[in-house]
Amino acid sequence: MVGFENLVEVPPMRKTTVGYDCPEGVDIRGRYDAEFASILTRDALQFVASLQRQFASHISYAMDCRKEAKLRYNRGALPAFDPATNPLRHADWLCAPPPPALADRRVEITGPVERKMVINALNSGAKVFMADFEDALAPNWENLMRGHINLRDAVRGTISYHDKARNRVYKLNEQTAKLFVRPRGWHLPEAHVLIDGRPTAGCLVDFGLYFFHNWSAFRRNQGQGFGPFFYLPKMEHSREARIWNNVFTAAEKMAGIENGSIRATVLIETLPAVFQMDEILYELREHSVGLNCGRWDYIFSYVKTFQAHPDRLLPDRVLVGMGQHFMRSYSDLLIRTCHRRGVHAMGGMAAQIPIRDDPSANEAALELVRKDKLREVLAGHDGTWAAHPGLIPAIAEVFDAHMGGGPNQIYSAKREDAAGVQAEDLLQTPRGVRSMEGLRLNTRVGIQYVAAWLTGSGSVPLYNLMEDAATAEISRVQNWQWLKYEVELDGDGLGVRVTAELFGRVVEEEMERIEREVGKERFSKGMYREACKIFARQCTAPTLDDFLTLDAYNHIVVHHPLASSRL
Ligand SMILES: CC(=O)SCCNC(=O)CCNC(=O)[C@H](O)C(C)(C)COP(=O)(O)OP(=O)(O)OC[C@H]1O[C@@H](n2cnc3c(N)ncnc32)[C@H](O)[C@@H]1OP(=O)(O)O
Ligand SMILES: O=CC(=O)O
Ligand SMILES: [Mg+2]
Repeated sequence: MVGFENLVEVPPMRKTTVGYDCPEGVDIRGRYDAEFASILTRDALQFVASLQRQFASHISYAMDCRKEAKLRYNRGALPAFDPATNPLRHADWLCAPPPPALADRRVEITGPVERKMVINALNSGAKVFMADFEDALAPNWENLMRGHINLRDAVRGTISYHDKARNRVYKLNEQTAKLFVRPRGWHLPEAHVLIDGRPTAGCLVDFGLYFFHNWSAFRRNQGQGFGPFFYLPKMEHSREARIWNNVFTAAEKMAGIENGSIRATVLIETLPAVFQMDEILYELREHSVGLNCGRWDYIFSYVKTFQAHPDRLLPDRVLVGMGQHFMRSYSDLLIRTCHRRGVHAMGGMAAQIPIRDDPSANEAALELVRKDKLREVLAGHDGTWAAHPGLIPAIAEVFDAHMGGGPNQIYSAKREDAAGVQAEDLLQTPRGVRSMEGLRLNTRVGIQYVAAWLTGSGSVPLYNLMEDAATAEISRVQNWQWLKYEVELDGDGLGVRVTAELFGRVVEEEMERIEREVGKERFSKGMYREACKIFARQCTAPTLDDFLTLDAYNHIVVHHPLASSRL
């Protein structure tokens, strides 16, 4: 079984759960709420339990394989193309053709499953909205349950929201974006849903509840006979894609819909996965609608994979962009791989967001986004991500102008030249300097992000950029790496080394700066001190924690005892 019990303390099993109508072996430890009960129905829970019972051992095995791979990398091995799957990479085969509803995905907006944002995103003019249970969401019980309610209402077209402060009512437009849902990664537990006494895989809760309640309405209202549609995060190997494929097949069987109804885009956002793109597409070939360059987690994964390789240290986070050779090679190979297999190659997220109070800074930010999107469309990407509705017109303009009039570039941008991308290209160490300001910024951003996450916000604007779990991970692991190897900060001309003592001073000073910036009141009411403890502990840990959010998750689990579950 999945070893999530190590991560969250699970009190002894109870025989029954007051409030929720649970099937045998299912126990809900989250707060009772009558609205939540309309999601946590007996049948829906039975479906989630059947997925968990069917797939927990497969997930557990896949997580063990991740650990083994980590050991190999830590002993000096490098990620590489698998010789055993060479024939598969060289053979000619195609994924199922994209469903008509998804031919054109040139701009996709993303955001957490928060009610107003769901409506705004669906109305934003983007072709797709990716509703996020992952990088952009702090998965506390309230966020999760409300997220499912919001998605159910969105799929049925009945979602509305009354902003009382502004006396504004939000409703869906006639024309809306197509909805994708991103469940959490395999590694995250859902500690409020116990099955047979153990926390459930978070992604199976996210997928199972959403699929159970929405497959039918989605196919009618959104998917033109196909769907539901998903984004799949943070995979490291095609064996993990096989599990998703089997989950999809099991769900289709339960619903009595044809194989290949469900479609999913896999984020290539770990370094090992870039060597597995054909294999991942092959596993999901009946269910695939392409791959996406999840650039922020990818950078995080580069550091994580090379945590024991002091010759592959990253420069300042702001210098690790898509212009670096390893990033460009990854995007080129992803496009070539997808188009060869007949599916979309999606671009990623530029971190800039609109800057309301400074027109010239706003224009500069927009220009950076335009440049990033121009690079993507000229490289052959079929669409890209937008973090904010205010960016959509500029992004759409770039893609409209360079897509040659078609809905995508699958058959017009084959990128055969990228067949020559080699392992060395994908692994090349990024160039640039390391600076004290880089260390300070990582610290300031990391602490503020964790503070936001602990209080329920999984994506936040910080210093005019979008920050989420993936971008914050880069700050954390970069600090860890610099501390571990006591790197010299060569960007300042001072030659200072990053020691525990220096870091301690930086943390103190950055906490003072955060307090000045957010104000005393917000600082004392927020969770900055707790966040600082979590972040600093992780940066200085002798062994790198696999994920920032795993430790932080323990701080947002609230187990409701039997007697108070109706409060
Ligand atoms: C690495 C990755 O995984 S990227 C994907 C995951 N990350 C994300 O999805 C981040 C998505 N973006 C966001 O969460 C937000 O844009 C933030 C946090 C970056 C900025 O949020 P804010 O500062 O609140 O934005 P701002 O105040 O400018 O919002 C203006 C309006 O746009 C709306 N808005 C902003 N971003 C979004 C969005 N992504 N989707 C829908 N609506 C949005 C707001 O709801 C607000 O609506 P209103 O005028 O009706 O009240
Ligand atoms: O999920 C996207 C990323 O960049 O990470
Ligand atoms: Mg990501």
